[in-house]
Amino acid sequence: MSDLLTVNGLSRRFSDGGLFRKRKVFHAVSDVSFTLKRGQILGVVGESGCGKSTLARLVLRLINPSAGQVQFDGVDMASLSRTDMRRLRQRMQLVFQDPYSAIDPRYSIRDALLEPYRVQGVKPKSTDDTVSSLLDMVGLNGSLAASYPHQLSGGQKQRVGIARALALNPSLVVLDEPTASLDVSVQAQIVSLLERLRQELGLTYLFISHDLGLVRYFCDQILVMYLGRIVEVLPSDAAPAHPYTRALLDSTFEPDPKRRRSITRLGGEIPSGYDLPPGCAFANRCPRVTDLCRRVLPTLTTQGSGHQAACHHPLAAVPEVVEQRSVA
Ligand SMILES: Nc1ncnc2c1ncn2[C@@H]1O[C@H](COP(=O)(O)OP(=O)(O)OP(=O)(O)O)[C@@H](O)[C@H]1O
Repeated sequence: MSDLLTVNGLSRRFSDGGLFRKRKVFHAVSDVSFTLKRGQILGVVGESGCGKSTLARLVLRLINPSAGQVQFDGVDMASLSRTDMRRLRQRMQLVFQDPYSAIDPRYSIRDALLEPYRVQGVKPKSTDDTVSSLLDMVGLNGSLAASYPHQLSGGQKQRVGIARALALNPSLVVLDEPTASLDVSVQAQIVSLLERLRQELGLTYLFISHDLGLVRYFCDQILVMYLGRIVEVLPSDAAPAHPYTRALLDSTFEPDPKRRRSITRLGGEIPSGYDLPPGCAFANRCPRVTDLCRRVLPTLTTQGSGHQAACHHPLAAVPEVVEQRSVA
């Protein structure tokens, strides 16, 4: 499988303050590198505020990086003119978390599905056929074309959001928490729809989620982020080597709330992105912390095949059984 997306040393800082207040710099994404192979699903997981959405926006070039490169299909996106970038956007699409705000309430479903063509200046052969085949592709009845968003359920709206993202035949789809606002039963239907579409259309996904359990089930490879940095890269069936990933996993899978070792029970304050410590950012919450962790920033080191962790004291590998994904 060839590489579709290569991200190298990507960073994004946001500045605060200015004229009358001292300028402060917030490190939202720091030195992120990864490769996504064609046809694969790469999960990006971490707690709220760890930089997942900023990473998605950087990959799609919706915002510019402070440092680093993104190569899409061998092309450095920074080298593209505005026109070439617009053309490339057809090949990389975003599905939002909130299907309610992703579709303009004044548009009929038909108009919402035709919007990507209008924006890109592309004229489909037959608009009626295009709309009905897009609805069919995501398992919706063609009669919904005349409906308006408020007449659809959350799951139906997310299906429209997915159909719209696929309208221009992209290669890469960035899914930013696409099931987070849906009921659990609807979540499962959307995940199995995404899996079917990936297989049928040969899509590549960057799947962003705060839910490590879902990511382990759905993705091939996982990036775990903490305060803007990658702390672990692991195949979805591998046991975590980083204590943070372990804590995320424990908080996800324990069904009994009394026994759940919640991530919040780790204690310790999460450092601010304005003032990151010199060593490991997880140090003051980590059960394995030593003085070395507080002083020296750990770099990603190999733990096994396709597995790296940025930890001075990684956990020993214990084989785990993960339920394999299947298409319903
Ligand atoms: N334009 C901006 N200006 C200043 N800070 C920003 C900006 N955009 C994002 N941030 C900050 O960067 C950090 C990372 O935000 P981001 O939305 O990428 O996190 P996230 O992991 O996607 O969180 P969530 O799961 O809550 O969406 C947050 O602390 C956020 O406040």
